[in-house]
Amino acid sequence: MAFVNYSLHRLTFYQELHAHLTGSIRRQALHKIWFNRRVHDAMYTLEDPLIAMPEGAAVDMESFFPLFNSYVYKLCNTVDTVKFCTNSVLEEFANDGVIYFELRTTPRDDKKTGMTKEDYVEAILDSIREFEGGKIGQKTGMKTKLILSIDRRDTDATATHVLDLAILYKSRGVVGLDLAGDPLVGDINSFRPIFAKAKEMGFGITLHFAEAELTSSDEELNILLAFHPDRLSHVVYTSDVIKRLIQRLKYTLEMVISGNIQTRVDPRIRVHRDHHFKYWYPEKTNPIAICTDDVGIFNSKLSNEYYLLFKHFGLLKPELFELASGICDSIFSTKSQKENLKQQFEAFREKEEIEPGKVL
Ligand SMILES: CNc1ncnc2c1ncn2[C@@H]1O[C@H](COP(=O)(O)O)[C@@H](O)[C@H]1O
Repeated sequence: MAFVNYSLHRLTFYQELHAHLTGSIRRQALHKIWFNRRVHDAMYTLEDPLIAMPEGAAVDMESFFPLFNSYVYKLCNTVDTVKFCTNSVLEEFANDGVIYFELRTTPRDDKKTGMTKEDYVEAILDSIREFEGGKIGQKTGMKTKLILSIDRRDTDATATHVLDLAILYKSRGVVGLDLAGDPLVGDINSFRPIFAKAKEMGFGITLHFAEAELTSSDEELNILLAFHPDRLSHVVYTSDVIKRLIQRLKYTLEMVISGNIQTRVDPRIRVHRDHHFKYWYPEKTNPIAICTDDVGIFNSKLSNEYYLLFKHFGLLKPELFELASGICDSIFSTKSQKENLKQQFEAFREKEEIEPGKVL
């Protein structure tokens, strides 16, 4: 095994701002649910996730999105399974060194089991509360907030319901609204008033942005920018005009390195070094949040994503530190939470003797 000098790149802690709950569930956790069902029902026909979704199997933008509807949602479709999966995801991120976590998910119901969207969101919020009070939560101190996703294929009524749920559960830790889903699907035009209202209500706005070439014309991207986002994710297909706008408005960019490569989001990105991080990072115009997106599928933890920046882009610890600590003001949580995170990073900087402002 190659020698890896962790002291060159390993930070003690991280902030994860872009992780989809269902995409973050490990196959092993899904397998446990499947096994339990199989034990109680010999006629249970759904295939074992370890076989249906083998680790390392190629997944592209066409095969990625159907995975959820046609498979994972059928396994994770009761309050108990949602809680079990949420807990397993929280454990993994906390154990990886994440101290602040914004988890996102699309509210979902299941007619067969009777789970409502309210049940679903409550199950996740209950799991977060229980996790924070439990052993690993106490030991690691990880704080978790929830972002609700509107799927691009949603009807206006469904999307409005997502906002209603966000408002209903705001006091319990819902901090933002996201636009996600297959970038080739749906008409986003009509969502504008929903995001406008969310903004008015004090929610943070994050949008999947320029993830597919076909839906990344300047016209479409300008519609999305009119939603007044705070953060943009992926940001793959941007013209110079849009890029300059993004730089001027200083949106935080949620960048996904492994996921973009594995889904072959852009034929120009074949290996890590091709990733558009290389264009955005040196300009230092926008805060960049390094994110995992769907660790259950892409199998690359947040600490590993930082390691990849070290390995493929030559970023050393002070630069990685500047990236990780540079997004404290980009979180959707309170001012005091931001201050708390800044203090933790500052303490780390002192302990590690990283010179302030050395890299920027
Ligand atoms: C690869 N890049 C991506 N681009 C866009 N949307 C994505 C995504 N990865 C995941 N999702 C969105 O998250 C849902 C699964 O988690 P939740 O059920 O919401 O927890 C997917 O159905 C998709 O809508």
